[in-house]
Amino acid sequence: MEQKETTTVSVPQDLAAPAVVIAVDGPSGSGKSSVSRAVAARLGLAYLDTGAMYRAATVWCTRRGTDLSDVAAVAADVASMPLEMGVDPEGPGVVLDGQDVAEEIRTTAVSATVSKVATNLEVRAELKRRQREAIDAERTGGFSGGRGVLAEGRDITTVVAPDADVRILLTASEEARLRRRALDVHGAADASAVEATRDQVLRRDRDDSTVSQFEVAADGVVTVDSSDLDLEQTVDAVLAVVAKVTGTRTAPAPSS
Ligand SMILES: Nc1ncnc2c1ncn2[C@@H]1O[C@H](COP(=O)(O)OP(=O)(O)OP(=O)(O)O)[C@@H](O)[C@H]1O
Ligand SMILES: Nc1ccn([C@H]2C[C@H](O)[C@@H](COP(=O)(O)O)O2)c(=O)n1
Repeated sequence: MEQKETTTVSVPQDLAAPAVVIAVDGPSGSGKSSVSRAVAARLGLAYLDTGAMYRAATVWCTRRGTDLSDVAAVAADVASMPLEMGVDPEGPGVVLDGQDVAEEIRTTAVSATVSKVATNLEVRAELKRRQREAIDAERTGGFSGGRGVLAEGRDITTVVAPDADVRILLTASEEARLRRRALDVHGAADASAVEATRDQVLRRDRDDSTVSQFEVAADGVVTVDSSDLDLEQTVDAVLAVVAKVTGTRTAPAPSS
């Protein structure tokens, strides 16, 4: 009797698994960007920095000479903003009208004015639409090849992706956040450097929290407090939450 040849194809668990979506929110200086980039890189996920989109919108409106308090004019500018967001966690580019603005969006001038744009409800609706589109692209392909995406900001766990597989609120004490930002901006964390950072951290959070809820975890959102952790410990704490919720779906990405 003729023997039939059979071939067994083994598919690695992490490739066979459905895409994972991780949402991270938190106040300024809590470590969202640094921690999220590291976590996304470790898991082979795309990384979406939604704060960078609000910052790019601020640069766009400012370049066009638009008064940032003119709600309708700002909304019209943002509706036609030619923005391409890179989602590689090792180097997420921000390209505005064909020009790399990754550095420009981090200037003190942008940090000082971005809340005017971020509290514009029409702008929020437009950027939410673009953010959902970017997340959906990663569910089936995109940069991650369908592994998934980590998106971070202020309203990702509650508004943009309330259906995310993992939802985390990353917090840190006011003191820790001021110290971190002072070190970033002034290279020191003495009293005067901390004082000079208050506007960028506390006033901005106060303004931003009028339109988003990122100070207290919503139902089903896990809080990770990084006040007494260093960066690597915080990355590990977030990875532990992700592993607990998703199990083998988020095995580390194969190293290249
Ligand atoms: N757990 C930590 N311990 C010490 N420093 C940290 C920790 N997490 C982040 N940092 C540092 O704090 C600074 C601010 O972090 P990061 O920019 O990631 O915060 P953020 O929450 O994204 O802030 P923002 O919303 O204002 O952009 C960075 O220099 C980062 O390296
Ligand atoms: N989902 C988001 C992301 C950001 N913002 C606002 C809050 C900040 O003032 C600004 C820049 O964010 P950062 O780069 O500092 O994280 O954008 C928001 O309202 N919603």
